[in-house]
Amino acid sequence: MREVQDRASTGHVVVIGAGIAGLAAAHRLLERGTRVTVLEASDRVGGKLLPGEIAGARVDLGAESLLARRPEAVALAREVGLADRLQPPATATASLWTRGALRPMPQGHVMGVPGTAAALSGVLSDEGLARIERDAELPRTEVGDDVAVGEYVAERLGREVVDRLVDPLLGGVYAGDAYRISMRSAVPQLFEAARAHTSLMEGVREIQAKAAAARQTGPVFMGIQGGVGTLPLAVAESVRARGGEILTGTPVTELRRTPADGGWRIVSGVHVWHADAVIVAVPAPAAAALLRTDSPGAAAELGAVEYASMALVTLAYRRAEAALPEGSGFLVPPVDGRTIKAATFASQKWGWIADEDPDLLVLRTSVGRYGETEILRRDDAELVDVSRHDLRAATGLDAAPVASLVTRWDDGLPQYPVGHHARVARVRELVAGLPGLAVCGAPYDGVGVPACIASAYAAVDQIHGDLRGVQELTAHPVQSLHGGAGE
Ligand SMILES: CC1=C(CCC(=O)O)c2cc3nc(cc4[nH]c(cc5[nH]c(cc1n2)c(C)c5CCC(=O)O)c(CCC(=O)O)c4C)C(CCC(=O)O)=C3C
Repeated sequence: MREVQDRASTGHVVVIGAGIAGLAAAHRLLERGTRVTVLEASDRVGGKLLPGEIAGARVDLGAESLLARRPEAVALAREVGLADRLQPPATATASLWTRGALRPMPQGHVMGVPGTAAALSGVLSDEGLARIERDAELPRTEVGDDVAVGEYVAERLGREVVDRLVDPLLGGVYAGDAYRISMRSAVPQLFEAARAHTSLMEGVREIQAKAAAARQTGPVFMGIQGGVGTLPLAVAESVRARGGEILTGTPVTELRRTPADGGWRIVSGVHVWHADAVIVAVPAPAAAALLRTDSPGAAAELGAVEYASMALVTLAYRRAEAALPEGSGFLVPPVDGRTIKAATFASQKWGWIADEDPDLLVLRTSVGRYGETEILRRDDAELVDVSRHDLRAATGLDAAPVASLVTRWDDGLPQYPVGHHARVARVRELVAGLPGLAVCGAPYDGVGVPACIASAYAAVDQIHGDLRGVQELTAHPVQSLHGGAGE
């Protein structure tokens, strides 16, 4: 084996994984003057963020929007020079394709849970609407340590709210199933509301009042001209400009603690690195494989995290031949029995995509939910066909696309079932027992881009505490008060 890098006296951190979490961690470490090497198994940086092109126009082929209600993603974009390219969606209205028609997505909900029954007619049946009102009279529903979102909301407001509003939204966010997903991990503000209020709709109205008081009135989401997929590229460029090293095509095959010096040994094929600390920023199965030797307990917990797969079908049409309803797109409740779970009208949602080629209309559909594996076994041409079929039924769009592109995200989205927070706490506790090791990314504190970045910064803070400990120990060795063993 060849030692490709010597260990610096202090403060060399290896980050494993160059998705947005690993890159954000590297960026933050360099700001604090730490030497950084990022090792990425695949041949590119960016993970679930992937810029691409269809019919000559730039588009996102992965995540295409950043939540702007929390600061981390937008702030990172600004830090790496993308301030001028941040762009809010051109339209803030979306639809639900349910009960045979596209219907406006009701305003004022928290992950599909309404604050009032107003504006839900059409989306819900008359019985469904009547059932919602019982929320005000029903006795308290205990949530305990955690509860499935669907179970709790169905008990308070009836199954129709879950099936037609909550499930399609969670289907977008997690590609998951409302009756399995943890309310505590996936929608923490609803969990808090459920603890504080007997009536769920009262809790939702309080969340909305607080948001209004905090003047959270800017756009909920932000895009980036050229694609959200350009964010990791800009972060990587900034990491390199600050002297950080990023190596793609470098799968880590072994991660071991070196007890003699409290550091870490990282192996990729014939290459070996020695670092003071390691940040593991890869999906749960890969993290499990890396931690198997030094923390079999954490590896077992991470190995049990399940993933859902999905595919995105991007379609481009001549604008003169195609027209779409207004808005950014639509979500499809699973109970409606369609194949696609969402459609995003990309060139209506993002001004920058419309500007790429004004004669082009670009949209994308998504298929695949947790446990739904049959649909993803179909080949690309079939996924294009089912997408066109559903789009025609929903919107009347009948034209032939001039280009189509299928992007598969196998095991793309970690699932947060009931009890996920407890699993993450156990992983964190086990990892904390190994100084100089931290984990971050989508399996832990949220699957969205800002949540991934926040988990990266938390990992950096943890590592920094550990590194300071090592430096202080080296500078001021602890004097034994009892004399040594050889006395
Ligand atoms: C990861 C993630 C988050 C978490 C972000 C974070 O926590 O950081 C999130 C949040 C949300 N998504 C929301 C709404 C929608 N999501 C859609 C579609 C999709 N979301 C997806 C993922 C996510 N979604 C995916 C994989 C799709 C499939 C289509 C595609 O990938 O192209 C669509 C249909 C298409 C369109 O109209 O654009 C709508 C209307 C609202 C509610 C907004 C409100 O309050 O109004 C919220 C909070």
